[in-house]
Amino acid sequence: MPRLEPDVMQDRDRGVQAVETAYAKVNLALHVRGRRPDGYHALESLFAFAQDGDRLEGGLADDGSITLRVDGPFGAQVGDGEDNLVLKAATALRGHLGTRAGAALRLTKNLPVASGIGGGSADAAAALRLLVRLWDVRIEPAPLEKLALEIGSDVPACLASTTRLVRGRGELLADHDLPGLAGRPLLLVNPGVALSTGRVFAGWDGMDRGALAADTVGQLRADGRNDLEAAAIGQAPAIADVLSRLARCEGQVLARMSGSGATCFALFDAQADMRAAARTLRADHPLWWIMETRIRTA
Ligand SMILES: C[C@@](CO)(OP(=O)(O)O)[C@H](O)COP(=O)(O)OP(=O)(O)OC[C@H]1O[C@@H](n2ccc(N)nc2=O)[C@H](O)[C@@H]1O
Ligand SMILES: Nc1ncnc2c1ncn2[C@@H]1O[C@H](COP(=O)(O)OP(=O)(O)O)[C@@H](O)[C@H]1O
Repeated sequence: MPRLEPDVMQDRDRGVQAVETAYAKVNLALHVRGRRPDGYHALESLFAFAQDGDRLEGGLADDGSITLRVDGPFGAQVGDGEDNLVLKAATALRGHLGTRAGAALRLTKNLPVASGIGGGSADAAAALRLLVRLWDVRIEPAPLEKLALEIGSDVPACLASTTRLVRGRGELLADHDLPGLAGRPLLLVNPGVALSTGRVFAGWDGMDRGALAADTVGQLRADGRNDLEAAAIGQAPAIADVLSRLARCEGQVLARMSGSGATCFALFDAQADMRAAARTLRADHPLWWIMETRIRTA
């Protein structure tokens, strides 16, 4: 019999049959190209993912119920009600499959809520991945992505959580190889402000500043933008402080806001530089949320 690692044995004791990481998302660039008749905005964005994020675990529930427990540093901010995107995803998937299967889920919320790194979207995508495994069902990628889009614009990209060029409202996904990106040290910094995605989009000035070209990190740095930065800073001026601190960090190769904010990120060549930057920022801003991670290698 194969030997089980201690934490796997503990998981089994607690009835945990499947575990997923809900990887934090970063928009390495986010160009807003226009406002669509349906009220959404047409985007061009390079999505990448951190190797860390929220944790979702689950086991089968024989009585057919779907339950959710939420804990972790940001658990209290999101709660375990039916508006939690994990439950929305579970209900939508069950409806699509026409199954009566149940699940007992536990979400450990490590990522700040409403913060531009897609925590809720990543949780929803993780729930879809986990339940497909747990319930041992087959669903083709296309209908799964369609279901994901009904939950939120970012959820389709979060399903695979690989580096993608994303267009439309979030549903047009193309694999994108950016040389030297995978495994790069990544620092995420949030000044402790939650921002509503809808309100930030509503503050966009309506100016199309042009297409996204992202063949190298250098090009992304020189020509890429986050077109929501000005609107987000208007609602949370502390973002400007985060950006100027990140821009001055020794060894950073790209510093920018992610999504609709307020989380900003910096990519580094060297892990030691990222560590040093995190240490200094933590000392100067003890209330900022700071996560040291890497770009996920998928
Ligand atoms: C801005 C982005 C960039 O990746 O990320 P976050 O800041 O949320 O992380 C996404 O487009 C957010 O996706 P998501 O968070 O799933 O948004 P949704 O729930 O679909 O939409 C929330 C609201 O944002 C606005 N919205 C969203 C997406 C889009 N392409 N155009 C929009 O105008 C709409 O007002 C919508 O009602
Ligand atoms: N599991 C969840 N995690 C985070 N937010 C959630 C979750 N479920 C529902 N939400 C709601 O979704 C909204 C967007 O959250 P989130 O995805 O973290 O934002 P963003 O994509 O900007 O980082 C928040 O207002 C939050 O209340």
